[in-house]
Amino acid sequence: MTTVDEHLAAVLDQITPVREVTLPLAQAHGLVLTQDVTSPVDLPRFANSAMDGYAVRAADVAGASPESPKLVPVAGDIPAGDGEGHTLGEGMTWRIMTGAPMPEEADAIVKVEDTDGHSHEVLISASVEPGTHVRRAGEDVRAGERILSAGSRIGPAQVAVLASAGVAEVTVRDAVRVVVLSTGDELVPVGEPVGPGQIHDSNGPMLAALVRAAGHYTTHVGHLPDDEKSIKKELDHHLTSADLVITSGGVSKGAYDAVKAVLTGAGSMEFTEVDMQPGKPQGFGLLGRRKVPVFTLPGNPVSVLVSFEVFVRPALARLSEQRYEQVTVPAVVLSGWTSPAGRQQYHRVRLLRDVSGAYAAEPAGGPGSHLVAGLAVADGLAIVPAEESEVLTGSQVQVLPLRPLWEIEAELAQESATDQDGAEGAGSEAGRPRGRHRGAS
Ligand SMILES: Nc1nc2c(c(=O)[nH]1)N[C@H]1C(S)=C(S)[C@@H](COP(=O)(O)OP(=O)(O)OC[C@H]3O[C@@H](n4cnc5c(N)ncnc54)[C@H](O)[C@@H]3O)O[C@H]1N2
Ligand code: MOO
Repeated sequence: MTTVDEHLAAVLDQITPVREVTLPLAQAHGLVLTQDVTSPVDLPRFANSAMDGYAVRAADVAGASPESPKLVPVAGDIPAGDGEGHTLGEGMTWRIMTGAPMPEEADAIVKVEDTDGHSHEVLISASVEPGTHVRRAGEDVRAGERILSAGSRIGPAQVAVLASAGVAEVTVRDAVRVVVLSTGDELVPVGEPVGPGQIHDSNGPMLAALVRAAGHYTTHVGHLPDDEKSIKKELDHHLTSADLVITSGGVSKGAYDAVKAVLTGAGSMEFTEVDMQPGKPQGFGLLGRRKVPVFTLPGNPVSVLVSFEVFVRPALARLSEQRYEQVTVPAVVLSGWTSPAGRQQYHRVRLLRDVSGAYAAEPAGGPGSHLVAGLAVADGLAIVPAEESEVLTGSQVQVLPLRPLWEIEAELAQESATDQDGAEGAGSEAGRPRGRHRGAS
């Protein structure tokens, strides 16, 4: 048997990042830069006003105050986008808007609140230091300066700096093109009627959603029959264009586990029993001329989700050169459970709050790998080390969140508020955890 860490290391060892591409900025969101980017221009590009107000020479309004305001003639208006290139005459002012270019010779802005706002002759009732409310050219970035380093992931703020600098194209690690294939003759696509003994394919849509949520895209979500010749043909076809293939089902010990039969001995494929629960039967290898990484995940839906979180997500990160580190949160166990000896368990849990405000965890549904309803209400996977066979009530576990923490937090806050409202009228139960108690009463 192989440990989870050993299997993950063996997978990641074989993965190299996908191709570099140059893309329009609008298509690069979420991808990782493969080259440093320098700004071709100063940012701000030109000195401009930080306030709606009046551009002045600070010396001209020295001593101005509400008690002794200065009356200054206004040369005109400078709106944002004005490209005329104005100059400020001595003893004059220009009415100016936020973002508009500073007129030559002006060195400060008096904001409109410190004036009577007049458009021809303005009463200025405050003095200003040179530089007040002026955004200097290049104060943010100098032309030629690096604005982003290779390896940075392009999020919204990175899009903003690139767009500001006029960088219309960037060279990045391309998005990963994923093919998802469900196997098994019992499967019918959702939307089509199921016959006796048949079930709807849920792994395919779930894997497609997982891939999309991780920032990549599926180029094909389909089905492989339990027939070796068809599997081979279909796989060969996808290996010509996919960057990653994920199959589910057909890798255990069944007489019809055809995926395993076809792929045993192909490329660098290895079928392994990993010391984990669920997710024990795993296959991985590089296939075809393009050495495409292929995951063959076990068919049970919960096993698929756990395998994705533990092996596929880190592999997708490596393919796209994104940084990834598994992050868990500690939680106190509200009601304990058992764990199979010698296997690292990933137990579906809901997160609640205990009385001290820390996270608490309670099992979400039973342990069977086919139980999708419990999976759908789970907030995370409690990771129980292989050497532990029992998780005691009151002990601490590490939980891998399955949803963003901010979403879980928002739900807990909302439920806690609802509880407090209810508690005022009905009287609160002593010792009950605060926040969420789904299914507890
Ligand atoms: N004799 C043994 N039997 C099994 C063992 C074992 O060690 N010895 N391991 C069990 C474990 S653990 C798992 S996990 C499964 C893995 O089996 P396969 O990968 O071969 O998957 P299948 O047999 O094709 O399917 C398992 C289960 O999942 C359902 N399934 C499959 N694909 C989908 C799908 N796309 N959508 C929804 N449900 C799906 C399928 O109908 C089966 O019920 O093997 C155990 N057996
Ligand atoms: O290992 Mo299987 O994946 O328990 O359900």
